Amino acid sequence: MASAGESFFEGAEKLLEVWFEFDDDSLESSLRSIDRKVWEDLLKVVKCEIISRTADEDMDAYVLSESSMFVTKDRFILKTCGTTTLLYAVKPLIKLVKEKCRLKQILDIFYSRKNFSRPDLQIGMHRNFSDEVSHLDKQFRNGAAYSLGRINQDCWYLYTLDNAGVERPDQTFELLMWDMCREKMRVFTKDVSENGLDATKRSGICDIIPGAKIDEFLFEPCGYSMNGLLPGGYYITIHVTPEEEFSYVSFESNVPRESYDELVKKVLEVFRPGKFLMTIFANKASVAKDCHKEINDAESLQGYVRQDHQFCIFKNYNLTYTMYSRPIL
Ligand SMILES: C[S@@+](CC[C@H](N)C(=O)[O-])C[C@H]1O[C@@H](n2cnc3c(N)ncnc32)[C@H](O)[C@@H]1O
Repeated sequence: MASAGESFFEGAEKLLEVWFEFDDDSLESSLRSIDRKVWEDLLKVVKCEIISRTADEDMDAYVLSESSMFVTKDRFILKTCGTTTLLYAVKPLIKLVKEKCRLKQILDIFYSRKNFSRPDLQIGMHRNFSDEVSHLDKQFRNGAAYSLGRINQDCWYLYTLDNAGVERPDQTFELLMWDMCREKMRVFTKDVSENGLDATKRSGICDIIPGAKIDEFLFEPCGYSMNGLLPGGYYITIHVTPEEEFSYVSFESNVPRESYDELVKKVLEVFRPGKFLMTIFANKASVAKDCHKEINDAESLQGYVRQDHQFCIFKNYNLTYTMYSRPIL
């Protein structure tokens, strides 16, 4: 376990999404043709390992000792928490895709994370976003780095490419939550739930997006991770760090929605955070392309008050970053 110190775990994840374009449609021109052993070796560089795997027509989804990995034909997502060293895997990842598949080009890259609670406990470049950016800049031309939110409080970092990017519909919705409700978090301990499936049912996670093929894991003595697959190449992933002193939960999905209102409501009901930040990326072809307007108008949401709100227009994607907290009464 890549825990960050005796009684502390950094729940906030590093999130990498890479889109590849291949020369042809042959079997080898798919990330899914890469053997599990090769992914396991790549994950050693990151300091985490595979706990379980599930798959459907479109995607392989792995629950990791520290979060999740999703592999489709041409998209690679790696989300890791604790003191994992995710960015050390970028160079080896590209090398192995060049070796194993007929790579034409990298279409787009997204690396993002919330500011860490204990950056001092991270390893190497991950202590500091500027160092992460320098590392990525050495590998990519056209890199663009941003910081959204309050740099002296809670913020969210993003590195992407100033490229034409992905043309088919694509959207990513994330809710990063902290200062969690103590009662809600108890479900994600072995004191209350027998196993992952039990925690999925008791918590209400199973009702957030019904119909998903769920693969979940309940850690000992506490902690929970799940991946859910939906037809059409859609995923949900949820990770819970329930310890009161550093509680944190993340929800991420690429399900397309014209409005994310209902989804936000359901996730907040299940977890009741004290604070959360929400990011929505949608490209021009996505049905979610106009959802930003609705969020723009939401000064309060389910009893939460907005603290920060920013809207970014990139070459191919629009992004909303917004942060809410429960008012202190
Ligand atoms: C399940 S992972 C999920 C982290 C995720 N990024 C989040 O959103 O919180 C972390 C939780 O599992 C617990 N845990 C227990 N054993 C673990 C292990 N071997 N590796 C990682 N986490 C473990 C940690 O203490 C923490 O509560």
